Amino acid sequence: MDLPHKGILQSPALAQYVYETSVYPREHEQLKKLREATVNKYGNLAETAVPVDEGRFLSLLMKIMNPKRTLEIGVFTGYSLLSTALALPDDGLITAIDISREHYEVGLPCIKEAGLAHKINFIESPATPALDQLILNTTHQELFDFAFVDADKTSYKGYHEQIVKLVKVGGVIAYDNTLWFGFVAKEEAEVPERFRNDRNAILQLNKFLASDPRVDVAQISVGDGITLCRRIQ
Ligand SMILES: C[S@@+](CC[C@H](N)C(=O)[O-])C[C@H]1O[C@@H](n2cnc3c(N)ncnc32)[C@H](O)[C@@H]1O
Ligand SMILES: O=c1cc(-c2ccc(O)cc2)oc2c(O)c(O)ccc12
Repeated sequence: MDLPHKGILQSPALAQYVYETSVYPREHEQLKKLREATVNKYGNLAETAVPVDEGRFLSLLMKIMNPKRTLEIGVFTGYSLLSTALALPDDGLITAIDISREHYEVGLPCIKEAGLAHKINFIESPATPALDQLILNTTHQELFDFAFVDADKTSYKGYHEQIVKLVKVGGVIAYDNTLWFGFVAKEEAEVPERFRNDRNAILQLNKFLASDPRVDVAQISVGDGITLCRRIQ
């Protein structure tokens, strides 16, 4: 897969500068191994994982929030999952949903090697029915502190309606790729055909979130853009 440069930093050289200055020196050994295993197995598809600076951001956000129960939609080989697992308290639990377990198993040895498999409940399922089950089975006390969404972009708006019911008031939902390679700010004619559907879905999501009274929002300019939503009602 040949993808445009992901990230809103001015140039690949600037991204490299950030990675080399403040990310690689602090990247956990097993995160590095997972990243390398992903490239070895999947080549360019590895670029669909969160970039390393975004992994670091998620990790630090977890340390700031100190959440006990989190949700991840869209695991792939687990770079974002391990980034959050590393920062959760030892009794924290991540419910991680992906339509396929195959990719997750590529990163699983690194998660086990880091001693963090006990923090993860992996559910192999399309997200919509899995979230419906969680809505049915989650008590008020068990509501989630944090959710990270990095799956099929056209479903994000539907996931939002479900996740708002699963995250406690004061909890945070993070949507990945909300700047979609910068295509959100381009005319449709300038956007390669294969990115248009997802671009339109992200445009609708961004507009919707900006006026959703249930959440407070901030657009974070890291990676491909993260929208942070804090549930307020
Ligand atoms: C961009 S990748 C996730 C990258 C991951 N966060 C990381 O850091 O490596 C998207 C993932 O979403 C999963 N996915 C796609 N459609 C899905 C669906 N309907 N339900 C659940 N997972 C889905 C894919 O299998 C894929 O692993
Ligand atoms: O190029 C992509 C594609 C996806 C993607 C496509 C289809 C799905 O069902 C899920 C995800 O996700 C991406 C992504 O998250 C990213 O950061 C860069 C590129 C892509």
